Amino acid sequence: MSSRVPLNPLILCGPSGSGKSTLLGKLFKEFPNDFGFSISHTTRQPREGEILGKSYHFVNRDVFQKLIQAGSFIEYATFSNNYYGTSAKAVAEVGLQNRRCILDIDAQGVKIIKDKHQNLQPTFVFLSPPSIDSLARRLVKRGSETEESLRSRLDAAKGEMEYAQTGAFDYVIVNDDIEQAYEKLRKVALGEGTESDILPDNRIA
Ligand SMILES: Nc1ncnc2c1ncn2[C@@H]1O[C@H](COP(=O)(O)OP(=O)(O)OP(=O)(O)O)[C@@H](O)[C@H]1O
Repeated sequence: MSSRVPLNPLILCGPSGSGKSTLLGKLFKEFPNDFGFSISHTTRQPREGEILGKSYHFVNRDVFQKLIQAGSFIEYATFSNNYYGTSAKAVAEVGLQNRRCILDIDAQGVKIIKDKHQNLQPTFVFLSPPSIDSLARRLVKRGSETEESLRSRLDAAKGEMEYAQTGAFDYVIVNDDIEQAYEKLRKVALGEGTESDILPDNRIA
């Protein structure tokens, strides 16, 4: 399989709760040797089940700021009072294994990469929830949010969906039916391409 998979980075962006982790989990399970996750740094607290140095490099604000000053990140963003960033090293480590690097980043990071790192020639994919309402339901069901963090995630989601409306992404995938969304992501990841979905309205019904 490896020879068929393109090696330019695949950037997956989408609101928190849109299903990025769920879909990437399926992709990595089906193709354990062809893709590599760029492991981000974050200052947020680990959630239950997350593995240190595998889900994220969990660091404190002081360490994160030192890494920023050292120019270690190709992009970083703040979200819900926490930093998230992708180090150049994390991307390079995946390439060294001859795997397609997948970056799970937010719209702020996408903008930075578009501005400063077009040399990476990434493929940009936006994963959208079917609606803001369904996103809220999924986040509540996931049980990971307080009322405040839920509100800030929904606000951020509206902004990200607006950004996606500008045509910044090569592909838009709406995660309504999980299997259909996966089929599309799988095709894009393998370099086969797919038809983009139409972005839903980003207003709360
Ligand atoms: N198509 C779908 N239908 C119903 N539920 C879904 C679907 N896709 C994902 N979910 C559920 O929605 C929740 C959010 O998904 P997930 O955690 O993968 O989102 P995420 O984009 O990775 O979020 P974050 O950026 O916060 O890590 C999970 O509980 C997941 O099981």
